[in-house]
Amino acid sequence: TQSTRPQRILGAVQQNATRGDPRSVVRAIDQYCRNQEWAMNVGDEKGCILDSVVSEVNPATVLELGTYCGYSTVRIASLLPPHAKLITLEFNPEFAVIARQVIAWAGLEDKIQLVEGASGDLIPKMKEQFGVETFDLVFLDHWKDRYLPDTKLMEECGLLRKGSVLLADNVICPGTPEYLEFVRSSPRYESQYFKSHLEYTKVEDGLEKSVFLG
Ligand SMILES: Cn1ncc2cc([C@H](O)c3cccc(CNC(=O)c4cc(-c5ccc(F)cc5)cc(O)c4O)c3)ccc21
Ligand SMILES: [Mg+2]
Repeated sequence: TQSTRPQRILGAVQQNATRGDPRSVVRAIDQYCRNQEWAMNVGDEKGCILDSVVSEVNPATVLELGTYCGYSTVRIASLLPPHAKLITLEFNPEFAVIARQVIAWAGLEDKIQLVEGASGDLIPKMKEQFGVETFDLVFLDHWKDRYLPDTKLMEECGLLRKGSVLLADNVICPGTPEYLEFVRSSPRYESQYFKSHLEYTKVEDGLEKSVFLG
């Protein structure tokens, strides 16, 4: 039977990456998606910007919206201090099955909690069910029309504190116009655009970093 793209990405990890070596997992996925078949990972160019923001924030708690195959999940978690935790939300069970195996191959199960479900349903349960106070860093990479409603929902649920950092992928391509307009015009956010390219292509894209001012 025909394999799926996420299954082929997992195969590339299992064939080319070293168990317990997160950076080799990241490298294996990038090489596969650049040379064999494109996939919607944040990729290496935007990934370097992601690395620098993670290192600067040095977060104890991270929320990722949209796991897909776990590329950015592993990339972020590999930079976290000991005892730091990353919660990643994935509604597509097929993606979740693959991402769990990619995370396991990287040896990062202890830092990462993958929760299956939709962000709109899970965000209100973060405090009671997952013992979260607030998030130091949120990486938005799920459906682009959910970035704004979920940001407002995180505010309403008291999950953001003064200084919490939101980092949003794809603000140019595919684009998140309503979200960009909101974070750039709201007095409660200080935003900065990091110009880059759509993963594995020359098409313009970028990341928007927005600090919640409380
Ligand atoms: C509610 N909820 N809660 C959790 C949750 C999780 C998911 C899934 O992880 C999921 C599934 C499908 C699509 C996405 C969003 N990603 C994209 O659509 C994307 C597209 C492109 C691109 C760019 C140019 C093209 F030509 C084609 C695709 C480049 C990119 O980097 C992307 O991130 C995310 C969905 C909703 C969820
Ligand atoms: Mg993306």
